[in-house]
Amino acid sequence: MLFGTEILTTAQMRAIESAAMESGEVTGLTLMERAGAAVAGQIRLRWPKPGSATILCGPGNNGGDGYVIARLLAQAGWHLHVLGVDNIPGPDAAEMKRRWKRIGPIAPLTEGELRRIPDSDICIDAIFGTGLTRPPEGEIAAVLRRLGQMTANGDGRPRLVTVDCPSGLCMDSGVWLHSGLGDDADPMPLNATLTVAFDSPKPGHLLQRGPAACGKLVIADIGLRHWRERQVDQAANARRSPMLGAIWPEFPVRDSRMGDFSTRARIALGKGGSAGHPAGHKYSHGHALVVAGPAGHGGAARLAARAALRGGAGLVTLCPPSAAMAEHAGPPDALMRRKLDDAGQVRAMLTDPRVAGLCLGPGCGVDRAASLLPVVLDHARPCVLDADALTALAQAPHWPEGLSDNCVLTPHAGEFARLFPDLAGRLAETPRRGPAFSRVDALREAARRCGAVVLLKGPDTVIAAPDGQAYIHSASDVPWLATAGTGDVLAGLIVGFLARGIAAFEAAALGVAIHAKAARRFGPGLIADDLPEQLPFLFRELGL
Ligand SMILES: NC(=O)C1=CN([C@@H]2O[C@H](COP(=O)(O)OP(=O)(O)OC[C@H]3O[C@@H](n4cnc5c(N)ncnc54)[C@H](O)[C@@H]3O)[C@@H](O)[C@H]2O)[C@@H](O)CC1
Ligand SMILES: Nc1ncnc2c1ncn2[C@@H]1O[C@H](COP(=O)(O)OP(=O)(O)O)[C@@H](O)[C@H]1O
Ligand SMILES: [K+]
Repeated sequence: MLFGTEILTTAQMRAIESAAMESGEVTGLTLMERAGAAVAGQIRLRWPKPGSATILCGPGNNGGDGYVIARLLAQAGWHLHVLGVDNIPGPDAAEMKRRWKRIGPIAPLTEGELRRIPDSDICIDAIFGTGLTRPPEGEIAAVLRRLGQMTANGDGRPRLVTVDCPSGLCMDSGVWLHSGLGDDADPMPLNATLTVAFDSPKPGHLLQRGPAACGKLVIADIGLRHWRERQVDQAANARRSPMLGAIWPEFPVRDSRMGDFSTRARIALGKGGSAGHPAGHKYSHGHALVVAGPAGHGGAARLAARAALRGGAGLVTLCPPSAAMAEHAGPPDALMRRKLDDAGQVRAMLTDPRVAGLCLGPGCGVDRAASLLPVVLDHARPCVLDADALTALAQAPHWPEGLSDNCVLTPHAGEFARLFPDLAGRLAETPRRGPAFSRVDALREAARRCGAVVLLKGPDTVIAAPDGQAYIHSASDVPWLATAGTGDVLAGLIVGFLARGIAAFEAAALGVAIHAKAARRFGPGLIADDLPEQLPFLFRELGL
């Protein structure tokens, strides 16, 4: 596997916690104490001077964590208002509630109470965690709406800290669960400054509304690694497969199945005959073809070709139709040009075994893409199908048949809806209960159906392989990546990696990670042309 850290669904997380507790080596109470201590520790790290905090404790174990946080912050000199539900929770949360009651009072968790108490420096949301299965209703829904209003200005006072996750967010999909009872009853999105989650990120932290709701995400170790990895080793354990990883280079490496970003990238690029291979020559570093389109539309393919070159393909040939050759006369001189007017010429080019990757789609025109597509798919050469090739693919008579697993489809949401209208339709439904259908569910199904790697672009890019392995990459910190042509650069970068011999799933993942890193490195003001130019610096920084 590539880099990053493993993402666990809420069911997997519960299974690991249960396995840990059943082993007798750790109790639920100990885990809860560690969870609460992790949150209190992060709060004290960020706000070293004791201030005032309002802690909202829900009916389950998330609420239990809240009572631990209350006790620890009180001991550290914080001034607290603790609001809780009048219920008898599970034994661990009940014990933590008792321990808090010896220190201070619990006011009712109502909207009225929240309005009555004075504003604090921070609000701590310990209402629902991974146990949320249905939309918040009634008084708790009203409390959450009030909390959303109070903290709508993420940088203002009070700051919102969420325990494990923002309450009301489905942690398997990153969407807010809606009661369907109308605007008044539906949740007001929370806008946290800090979320401290336990053991592993969940899909909801990284998908859809998750990143905006969570704010800064910290993953706290509560001593479950041993059980997580033990379950990984039990290959027969279906709950643990297939792998779902986070492409998040900033995460520390904690998983036996994952390596750190630059080591894994180095291995992947090394395997592919990178420039680091002193014995290699240009053909052993791969020859990539990038098909261009009609006159006046050449920019997209040129961006892709440039990215493939900078990404380290040994040779890149841009293939426009004869009538468009003239517009591709400029730099880079390293780029080769060869006219390509019909499917027969593609067939001839693909008889050359040194052609190790092909990019079809950017600026190509749907008709041209449709005419070339059958030959490209026939040859089953590693390829990236993007933009117009995806529109052509959706209209092809045998779709979704005919692809192989060395092919990467790179749709944005609109193209995805053309290819998989039913899956896009399910994603667009208002989620009424958890776990809601997620982008990961959709992508796994899409990849399974068509037998290729599918990469759905967006601030939360999801990549899935036909065997169900998937990655989530969050680019919510680089919104300036959403500018014309960056998708063409991504397609080119991936084809460059394919040409270097990297397998499709890893090439796609590496492409997405490096693409976003390049945007992060450049900063706001970025245009697509800037991305390939960042690559040499980035590769050097990463030691690639
Ligand atoms: N299980 C464990 O060992 C640990 C759990 N921890 C905490 O426990 C959390 C999970 O706890 P739980 O499984 O108790 O679940 P939660 O505390 O997330 O809340 C679910 C509780 O609320 C009820 N509920 C769900 N949806 C509701 C709704 N819409 N309206 C009203 N009630 C609703 C459920 O029946 C359950 O009682 C984690 O997020 C984490 O914060 C941590 O203490 C670490 C250890
Ligand atoms: N809000 C966003 N934040 C960060 N990255 C984004 C955002 N929206 C889109 N992206 C990324 O920007 C790129 C846009 O690609 P695409 O939609 O194909 O645009 P184009 O066709 O103009 O190249 C993709 O890599 C996508 O993941
Ligand atoms: K919470």
